[in-house]
Amino acid sequence: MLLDQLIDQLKIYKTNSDLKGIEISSIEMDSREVSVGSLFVCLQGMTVDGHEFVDNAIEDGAAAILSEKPLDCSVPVIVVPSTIKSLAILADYFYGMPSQHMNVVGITGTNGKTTMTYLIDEIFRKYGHKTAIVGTIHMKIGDHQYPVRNTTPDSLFLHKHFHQMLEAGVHTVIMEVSSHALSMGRVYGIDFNSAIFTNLTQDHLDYHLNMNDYAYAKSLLFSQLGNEFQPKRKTAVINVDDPYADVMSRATSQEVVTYGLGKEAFIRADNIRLDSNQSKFDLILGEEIVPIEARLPGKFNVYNMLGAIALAYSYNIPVETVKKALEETNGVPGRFEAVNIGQPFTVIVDYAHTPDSLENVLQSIVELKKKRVYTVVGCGGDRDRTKRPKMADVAMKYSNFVYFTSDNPRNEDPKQILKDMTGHITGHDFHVIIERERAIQQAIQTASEGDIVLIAGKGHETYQEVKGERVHFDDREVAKEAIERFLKEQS
Ligand SMILES: CC(=O)N[C@H]1[C@@H](OP(=O)(O)OP(=O)(O)OC[C@H]2O[C@@H](n3ccc(=O)[nH]c3=O)[C@H](O)[C@@H]2O)O[C@H](CO)[C@@H](O)[C@@H]1O[C@H](C)C(=O)N[C@@H](C)C(=O)N[C@H](CCC(=O)O)C(=O)O
Ligand SMILES: Nc1ncnc2c1ncn2[C@@H]1O[C@H](COP(=O)(O)OP(=O)(O)OP(=O)(O)O)[C@@H](O)[C@H]1O
Ligand SMILES: N[C@H](CCC[C@H](N)C(=O)O)C(=O)O
Ligand SMILES: [Mg+2]
Repeated sequence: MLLDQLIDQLKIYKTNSDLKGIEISSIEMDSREVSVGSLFVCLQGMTVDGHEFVDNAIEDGAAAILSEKPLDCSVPVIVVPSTIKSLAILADYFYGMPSQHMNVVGITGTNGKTTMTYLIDEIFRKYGHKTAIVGTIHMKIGDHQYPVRNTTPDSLFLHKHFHQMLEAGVHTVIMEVSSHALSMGRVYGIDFNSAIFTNLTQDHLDYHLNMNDYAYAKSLLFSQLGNEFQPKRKTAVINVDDPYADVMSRATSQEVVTYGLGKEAFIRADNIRLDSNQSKFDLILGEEIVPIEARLPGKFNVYNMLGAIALAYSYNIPVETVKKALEETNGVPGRFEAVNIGQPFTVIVDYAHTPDSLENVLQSIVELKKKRVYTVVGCGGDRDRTKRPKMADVAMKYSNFVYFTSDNPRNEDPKQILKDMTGHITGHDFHVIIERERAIQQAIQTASEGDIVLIAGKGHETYQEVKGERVHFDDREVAKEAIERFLKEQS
């Protein structure tokens, strides 16, 4: 693409160079990816300033530089007020504005995003759409899966892969939109058709100043739905039982479909019955009552299903299709996933890594009325420190015994993280075992018939991250080995 044609997409820029006749082969935001003919975009990061890598980019063949300040260099420099915004506009255009040609569903909220992407994916596939998912576990295009570094990747990655999705015949993209992504402008330029709000409880207060700042970041997804006068009509889907529902509703002038358990919700559930491996409820859709039975335990999963149903409703997908998709789903990897090889007690691996998700999952476990509850849990390093004692209190409140252990200490001392979690606890017994493998083994060795062991925090993750290195670690594998040993010792 010609540089002048590309830069013409921007309204606000300055340059002293002639941009005519320069062919751009790619747009790059990382100097290490630059090749001959690239436009290198300098981004001010949290760790380094991309402007420092201009010389490297030019050495590797960059044809032009997009910068936030004038630079003295041998290729044209285009200066803009915000490279992050310009990057999104240019990447969208460079890749043919692909998000305008597909349904893009964005899901935000503290908990339930990944689960909901899976449920909505099942529904749309049953409806006959080819789908793509972008989220914590992976990016999936049709049946192909690709690893991702972030739950919500940067705008360059997104527009580039939307193009790939469109080429592959995808009709509907279902993506998680993290608050980090919304604050850092990673989803700028995306033409969302729908935005879903799951819930808002404490997390990421290392990054956001306070809960209001966190809520504001989430609300940006709803502002980005645009206004009701656009050619494409759009819908917001909002959990009306959440105290922040109103903040999200007010951020958009598009129509809102509400879901929840109370009578004021447009899509709601009644007569909820939960057990260890499924939930049953009556879906109330106006005058219609539709019984639903799905292998997704826990009241929080009823919320996740209601959100998916509300979204499907906004696309006029028949309720029979929705029911069938939910009833056939096998659940989500690492979310309330049972490890069962015939032991006389239950072992659950779950991704709860916030006070609220841990409380939800433990409440669901307590409702199963098992003999004793053993919990293995830790908190991530380089993340919100204020959630540590709260998560420990929740674990202690609902468990007969807790094994506090490491969960991705990253660049922090695991001993200090565990001190932050447990330092305030008095009068109750618990174990601190830094090595996660040993903590899981001990919990399983201690369990007996009728008990339940919850291994929380890492879910689908297949690594333990220590000082920038990811070492293979999978709670499900470790639990299985420990159970095998337990069964051997019993026989
Ligand atoms: C704190 C944070 O979010 N950091 C994100 C940020 O990285 P950064 O600001 O540190 O980038 P940087 O290293 O300073 O680099 C600045 C610029 O210089 C460029 N550079 C850098 C080096 C070089 O040699 N040449 C070069 O050009 C970089 O490509 C970049 O353009 O931008 C990167 C690219 O988009 C992200 O991958 C990275 O996410 C890191 C890995 C991360 O861990 N983020 C977490 C907190 C996060 O975002 N989590 C949410 C989910 C949370 C949840 O919902 O639970 C997520 O969406 O993943
Ligand atoms: N609707 C919900 N409300 C509260 N807790 C939930 C809900 N859905 C799932 N959970 C709990 O939160 C954990 C994480 O769920 P999920 O991965 O779907 O959330 P997420 O929003 O994608 O998280 P992340 O921010 O890490 O991407 C689950 O393992 C479960 O314990
Ligand atoms: N998306 C979340 C995942 C946390 C998972 C937990 N295992 C941890 O490492 O804290 C984050 O990056 O904060
Ligand atoms: Mg997720």
